[in-house]
Amino acid sequence: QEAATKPNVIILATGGTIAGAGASAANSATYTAAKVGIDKLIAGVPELSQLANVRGEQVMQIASESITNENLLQLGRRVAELADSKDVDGIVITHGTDTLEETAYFLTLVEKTDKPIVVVGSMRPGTAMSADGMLNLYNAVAVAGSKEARGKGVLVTMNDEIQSGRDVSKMINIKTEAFKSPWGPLGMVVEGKSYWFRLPAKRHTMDSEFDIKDIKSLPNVGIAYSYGNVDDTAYKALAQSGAKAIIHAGTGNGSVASSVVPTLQALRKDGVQIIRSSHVNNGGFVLRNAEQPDDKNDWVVAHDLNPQKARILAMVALTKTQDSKELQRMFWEY
Ligand SMILES: NC(=O)C[C@H](N)C(=O)O
Repeated sequence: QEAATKPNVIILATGGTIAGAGASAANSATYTAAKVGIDKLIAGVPELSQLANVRGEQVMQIASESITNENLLQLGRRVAELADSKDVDGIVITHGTDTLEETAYFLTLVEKTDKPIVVVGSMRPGTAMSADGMLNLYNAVAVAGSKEARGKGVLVTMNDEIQSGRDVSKMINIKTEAFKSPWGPLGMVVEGKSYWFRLPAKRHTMDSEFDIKDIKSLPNVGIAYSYGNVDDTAYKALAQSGAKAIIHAGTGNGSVASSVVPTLQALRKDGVQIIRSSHVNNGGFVLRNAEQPDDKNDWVVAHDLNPQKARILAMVALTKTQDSKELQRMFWEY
C-alpha cells in the first residue's frame, strides 16, 4: 500500500514488559520492565509499516504498577490532543499489564473521540523465547488503523483477542492468555485482519459525559480488601488520609463483615462515599440492597466493576458530582 492510502497510527509508549528486557532468552518471568525505547520496539516489528504509517512517542517509561493519577492525566491529555489531529487515524498505547485494565477504562471514560484507541502490553519481555509483544503490537496497530474499530470504545489486543477496555482484566500473571473479560472478547485479530462478534453496551468515549479536557486533577480514592477476620483498620486509615471515596473490595456479593459495617456507616455520615465491589476471581456482580441495605446506608454498588476499575470510575465521577444517587447512576451506565 502507498503511504497516502495507509492509515496514520501513533504509538504512545509508557513502558511495561512489552518494553522489558531480561538477561537471557530463558528469562520469561525474571527481567526488568520499561527498558526498551519506542523507536527500537517499532524497528523490531518491520511488518508494522505494511499496516500503517507508524510513528512512536515515548510518553513515559515505567512499569505499570507505578503509574500515578498524574501519569494517567498526562497520558489522557496526549491521547486527546492526538485524537483531535486530522493527521491521526488511530492511537496505540503500549503499557505494562499490571494496571493496563485501569488505564484502558480511564481512557474509555474520558476520551471524546470515535477514533480507535488500542491499549496493548505483553506477558513476556521481548528478549524471551516466544515473546508475545511483537504480535500483540502488530495486532494493536492493525486494529487501530482499521475503520471497523471506530466508535467501539477503547480496546485491548492481547493473545489475538480484541477486548473491551471497560471489561477486560488481568486474570493471571504468567500465561500469555492473561487477559479476559467476564463477558467475553469483542472479536479476534488474525494476520492483521479484525473479526468482530459483539459491541460494548455501556456508555463510552463519544457518548460519555466525562471529558479529559475538563479534568484538572483526580480525587483521592482508596481500596480496602476484605477477608475472614477483617477489621476496620484499613478503612479508617484511608479516610484519615483524605479519601473522598473508599472502594470496599468485598467478598462474594460485595458483602461487608459485621466488624466493619458500623465504621462504613459512620464514614458515610462524615461524607466519604462507600462503594461496594467484589474481589471474586471471575468478576463480581454486586447488586443494590442484596447483602447490605444500601438505600438505608446511602452506599453505592460497583455492580460488575472490579475494585480497581471501580476506583477509576469513582475518581472520574467525583470530578462531576458528590451526590451518591448520581454516583450510583454512573456506576450503572458506565
Ligand atoms: N507484564 C507486565 O507488563 C508486568 C509489569 N509489571 C508491568 O505492568 O509493567
